[in-house]
Amino acid sequence: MASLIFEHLKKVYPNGFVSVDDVSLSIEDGEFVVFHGPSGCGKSTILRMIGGLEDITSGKIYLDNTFLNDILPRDRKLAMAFQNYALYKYMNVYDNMALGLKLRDLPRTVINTRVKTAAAFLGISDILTKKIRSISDSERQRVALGRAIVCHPKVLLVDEDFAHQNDDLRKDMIHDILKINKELGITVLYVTNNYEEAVSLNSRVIFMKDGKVIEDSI
Ligand SMILES: Nc1ncnc2c1ncn2[C@@H]1O[C@H](COP(=O)(O)OP(=O)(O)OP(=O)(O)O)[C@@H](O)[C@H]1O
Repeated sequence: MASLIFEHLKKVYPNGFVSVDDVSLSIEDGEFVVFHGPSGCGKSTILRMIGGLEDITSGKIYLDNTFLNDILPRDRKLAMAFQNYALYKYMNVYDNMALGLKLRDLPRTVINTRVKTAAAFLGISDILTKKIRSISDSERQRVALGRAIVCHPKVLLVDEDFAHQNDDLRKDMIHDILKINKELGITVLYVTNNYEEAVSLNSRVIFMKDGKVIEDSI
C-alpha cells in the first residue's frame, strides 16, 4: 500500500542551524496529517524536503517504498499548494489547471477530462474560461487546488500560508482539502501554526518543537 516514511530526517542549513532534527515517521495511505508547532520549529522545512524544494541533509524519505531523495520534484507524484498560488494571471482558469498536464505531454482528451472532472469536484466549472485576474481570491484558491489534483498525486502538501489572507479563505481551504482527502483518497499533509485549528480537524496531529517531533497524536 502507498505510504510515506521518513527515516532520521535532518536538515542543517549552511550556517549550521539545525531546522529538522532526526524526524522519523510513518504515514499511511489516505491519512490526513497535521503538522503543528511554533514558528520556526521546522514544519515547513519538512514539507519542502518532501516536495524536493529543499535538499535533505541526511535521512531518507520513501513514498510507496520508492526512495524519494533522488527523484526529481516533478516526478515525485506529489502536489504542493503553497503561498501565493503561483497562477498565471493573464491565462484562463482552464489553461492554468491544464498547464502541468500539458508539460507532461498527456493527450488533449485526457487533459480535458481531468480538468473538467476536477473543476466539477471543486465547484468551479462555470469559471473555466475566465482569466485569473478577473476571479475572486476564493476561486483562485480553488483553481490552485484544482491544478494540484489534476495530476492525480498520491500526496497533497499544504502550507497554511496558502490561505493566510483571511479566516473565510482558510475555512474554504480546509473544507476543500478535507474533501480531497476523503473523497479522492489523497493523503494530505497540512502545516499550521494554529493550535485550535490543528486539534479541531479530528485528524492525526504531529506536534513539533525545535526541529523535533515532541508528540504524535496517533
Ligand atoms: N536558509 C536558511 N538558513 C538558515 N536558517 C533557515 C533557513 N531557512 C529557514 N531557516 C530557519 O529554519 C527554521 C525552520 O523554518 P521553517 O520555515 O521550517 O519553520 P516553520 O515551523 O514552518 O515556521 P513558520 O510557521 O514560521 O513558517 C526557522 O528558524 C528558520 O529561520
